[in-house]
Amino acid sequence: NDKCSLIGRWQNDLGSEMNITAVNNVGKIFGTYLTKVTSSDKPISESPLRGSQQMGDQEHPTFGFTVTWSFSDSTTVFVGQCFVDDKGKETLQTMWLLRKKADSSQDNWKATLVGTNLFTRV
Ligand SMILES: CC(=O)N1C(=O)N[C@@H]2[C@H](CCCCC(=O)O)SC[C@@H]21
Repeated sequence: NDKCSLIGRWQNDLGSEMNITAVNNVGKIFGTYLTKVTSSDKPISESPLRGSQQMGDQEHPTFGFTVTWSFSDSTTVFVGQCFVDDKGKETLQTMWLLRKKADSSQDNWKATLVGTNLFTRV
């Protein structure tokens, strides 16, 4: 049974890098995220990520985590699952919601972006 551990360094097609430093015995995820892209005009810096994964099925666990961006007032949540292909290559198939800070509730309608993203090990 090929386990799919989230621990380690991952990258996506945008060039963003994620480093999952720990998953504790109850599935809490700890790490950092260095995005390669941003819609804010501030300089990009490493940001903390926190979340949890299912600990039942260790083979292809589902997970979710939040990145609280350290350089902008926005937040992104990721949800997804870890898969291993027949060659043992691990991938994280995810969807994300980026909530940008709206100046007023009138701007609320345009404040959430959604996307899909694939991570592979660095
Ligand atoms: C995985 C993926 O698609 N993304 C990624 O790696 N970086 C961008 C966004 C970065 C937001 C930075 C903070 C801001 O711009 O306010 S989160 C979704 C997207």
